[in-house]
Amino acid sequence: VEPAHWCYEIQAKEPNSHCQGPADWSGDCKKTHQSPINIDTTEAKVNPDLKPFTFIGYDQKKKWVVKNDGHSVKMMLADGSFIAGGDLPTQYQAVQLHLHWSQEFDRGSEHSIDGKHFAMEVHIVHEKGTSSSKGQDSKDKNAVLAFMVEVGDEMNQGFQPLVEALSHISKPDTNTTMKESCLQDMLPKKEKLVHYFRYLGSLTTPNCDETVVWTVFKEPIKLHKDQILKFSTELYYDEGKKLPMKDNVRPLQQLGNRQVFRS
Ligand SMILES: Nc1nc(-c2ccc(Cl)c(S(N)(=O)=O)c2)cs1
Ligand SMILES: [Zn+2]
Repeated sequence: VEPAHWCYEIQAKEPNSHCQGPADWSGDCKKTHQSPINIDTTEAKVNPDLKPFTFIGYDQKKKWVVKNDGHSVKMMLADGSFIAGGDLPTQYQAVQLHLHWSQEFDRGSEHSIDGKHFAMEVHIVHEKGTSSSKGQDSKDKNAVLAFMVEVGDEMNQGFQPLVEALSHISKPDTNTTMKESCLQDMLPKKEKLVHYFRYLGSLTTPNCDETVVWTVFKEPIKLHKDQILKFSTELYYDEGKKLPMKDNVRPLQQLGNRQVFRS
C-alpha cells in the first residue's frame, strides 16, 4: 500500500481522502523549532544587525514557468535572483515563489502578527550560496522572505501575469509559462522593506526541516479582492476539480524557547 501523501486539513477531512493532515505529518514536523508562528511584536527584540536586504536580479523581466504542484502555485525562479544583507551569512539564491491563502481574508496567512492573520502569504524560498557552499542540514540552509497580502481597492498590476496564468494550471501537476513579469513589481517598494521580523524555524510543509531563516516583512502586499479570490476559484487540489485549492495553511506552531527579532 502506497504511503499516504501529506495534505492540508481541508483535504484530510474529505471522505475517502487517505491523505495525512497536519496533525499526522511526519519527518521533523513534530519537533520544537517549527513554522509558522504568531509574531508578538511587543516581545520582538530589536537587533541592529538586521540591515536592509540587497535584491539582485529581482528587476529582471522573465517569462517564469509557474506550476500547480497540488499544494500551492509555484513560480520557478532558478538561477537568476539572489538576496544578500539582512544579517544573512552569505548570498542566497532564489529557488521558487509560492503562496498560501484562504477564501476568508482573515485566515489565509500562515504567520500571524499580533494574532492577526492576513488574506494570503507570499513565500520566496532561497537556498544558501551555491551548491558547493551548501552544508547538509544547517539551520540556515534556506532563507524564506514572507510577505503578508491584504485586500486593497486597486488592481495590483505587478501580480496580473501570475493571476492570469492561474486558469491554465487549474489541475495539480500542470504548468504554464507566464507573460513577462519581474519579481520586483510584485513586492512592496524597496524602501518599505526595511522593517521586518526574524526568527529560526522550518519549512511549513513536510518534512518540516528546521533549516529556515525566516524574514517576515511588516509592509503587506495589497491585491484587489478579485485577484485574491482567483486563487481559490481557478485552482484545484485534485484531478477531478472537485476540491478548490484554498486553506493551504499550516496551523500555528509553538514558539518554545525561541526569540523573535526585529529590524
Ligand atoms: N507547495 C510546496 N511548497 C514547498 C516548500 C518548500 C520549501 C519551503 Cl521553505 C516552503 S515554505 N512554505 O516553508 O516556504 C514550502 C514544497 S511543496
Ligand atoms: Zn510557504
